[in-house]
Amino acid sequence: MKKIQKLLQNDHWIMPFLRQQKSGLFWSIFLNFMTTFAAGALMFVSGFLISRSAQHPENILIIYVPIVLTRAFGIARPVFRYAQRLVSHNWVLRIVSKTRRRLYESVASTAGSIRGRMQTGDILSLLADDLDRLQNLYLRTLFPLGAGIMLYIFVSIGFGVVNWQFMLWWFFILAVILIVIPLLSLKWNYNGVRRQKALQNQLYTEATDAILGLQDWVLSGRQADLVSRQGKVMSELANVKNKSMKFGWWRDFLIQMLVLLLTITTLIWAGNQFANDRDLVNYIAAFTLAIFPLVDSFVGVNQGVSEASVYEDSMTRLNQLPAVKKIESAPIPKNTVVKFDKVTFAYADKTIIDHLDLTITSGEKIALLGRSGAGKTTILKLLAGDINPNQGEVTIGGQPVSQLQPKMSELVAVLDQQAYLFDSTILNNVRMGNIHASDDAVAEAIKQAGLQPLIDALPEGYHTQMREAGARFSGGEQQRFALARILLQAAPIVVLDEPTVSLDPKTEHDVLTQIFSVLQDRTIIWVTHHLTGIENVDKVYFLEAGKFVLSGKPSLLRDESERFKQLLLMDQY
Ligand SMILES: Nc1ncnc2c1ncn2[C@@H]1O[C@H](COP(=O)(O)OP(=O)(O)OP(=O)(O)O)[C@@H](O)[C@H]1O
Repeated sequence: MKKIQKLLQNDHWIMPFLRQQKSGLFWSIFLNFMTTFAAGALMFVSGFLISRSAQHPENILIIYVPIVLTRAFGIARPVFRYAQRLVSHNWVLRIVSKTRRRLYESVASTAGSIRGRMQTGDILSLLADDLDRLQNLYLRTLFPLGAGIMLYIFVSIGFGVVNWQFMLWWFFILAVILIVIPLLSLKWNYNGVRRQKALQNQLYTEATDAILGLQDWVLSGRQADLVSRQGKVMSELANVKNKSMKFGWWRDFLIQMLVLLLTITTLIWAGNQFANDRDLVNYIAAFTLAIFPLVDSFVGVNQGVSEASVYEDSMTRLNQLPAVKKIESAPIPKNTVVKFDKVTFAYADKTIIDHLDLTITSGEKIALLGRSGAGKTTILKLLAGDINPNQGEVTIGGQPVSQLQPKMSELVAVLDQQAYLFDSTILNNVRMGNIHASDDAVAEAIKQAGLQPLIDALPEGYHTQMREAGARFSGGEQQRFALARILLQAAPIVVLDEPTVSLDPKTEHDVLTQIFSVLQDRTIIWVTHHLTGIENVDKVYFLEAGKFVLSGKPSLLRDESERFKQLLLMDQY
């Protein structure tokens, strides 16, 4: 409980919105209270009316007031309920939309760093479940608890006016329903609910893994293993849920028994209290019937409280998310000179880039070489501003890349090993490079990427569906579609991250030639292990131990550098 209190104090997700929307909160709780009050009063007055009518009153006017009150409370209850629904839904939807937007902004703006700390399954769980759970903490647990306690005090005082001993009894039973059982169910259900959440997260992670690696499972003939792995987690999850449900049934059964006890004792008490008086006897049914709507409003609190450990987990995770980075966006620079100025970058204590200097002029084409793990991708991430140098600075046109981040897609386009193509038409897929491009502009980009013969051979031409992940086309064709996207994107700097690695030598050569010919007026930074097509670049940089140990024009290096000659020789095997 202390943990939850501490979490609520440190919650910077929902609390700030609650403070902003105080009046909605007040009206929501007040109308909740009034709905239950009207329901209780309706039963109370109806009980009295039925009893009094059974005494055959001599004149209708004698029961006129209870009749009017029954009508009034009968109308008031649905009216209050409707108003409460309107106010609370309006209030909840506002909070949901604001917090959800903030969550997406937080995940998007810090995607690079989040990916380092969380698995995809965790992120999915965060996006899919955590915010809903946090709303539930407030809506299903804390607010009903607040309204319930208000009602509890109100009713107890009401009884106290008639009989203080019976008030204590009511106080005791309701305290058991509203405080003792929720606390016990929190304690007993704590581990089960936590386990349920952990398994749900595991399921997300494993499902992500299974989908991303589906081809490898199938190729290795281990589909059955995949299904049984998922099946194990699912059946454990089902077991845990089952136990939790059974626990809930027993808990609700206990509460119903307590309500029964309360009803019987109220009946006996009211019988003793009022039976001897012809007028007061009518209150026996009134008090007894009024119990049901009141107790109904308390019962839901238990379910909410018993899930508090899930809320705790979701809340911790949400509050640990980095704050949304508000970046002052610098204007797009006129020139696009890329400069790494004595840049050092380390993952934990492992230095990857060490006081690196690099200048790439506008329109220059360079190749970054180096062994696997040398830090080539790290250089690209530093360029895109996804990670920040520990020392030194990366600039484009003199502006630090951290300030250019919101406009990065206007400056830098990326063609990597496997561009993602969506299950939509060719036109739609290529238009992703620039959603404002006309059909003619898209067709021109497709033509420049060397795809016209392919399109002409397709019965549906530009409107051919690509199927999931572009499965309709070969690897080389997919890369050409991605190239067409980049042509539309019109960013002055293009990063090529081994775009031809999975292609056969002939296709690799053709695609590279196409790329360098259509992107001749743009800056190209090409990360590669292969030296095929290396003559297309102006300068080669070889990265080792965080520094460039070799750099220069490929034609010169071919003559002068023994190391480069060795690399060329190795590449032929
Ligand atoms: N998020 C990370 N946390 C810790 N270490 C990392 C992280 N990302 C990369 N590294 C390490 O940094 C080093 C450089 O990685 P990088 O991906 O830049 O290499 P690379 O030259 O692009 O390799 P490859 O050619 O195999 O793609 C590697 O040793 C890698 O293990």
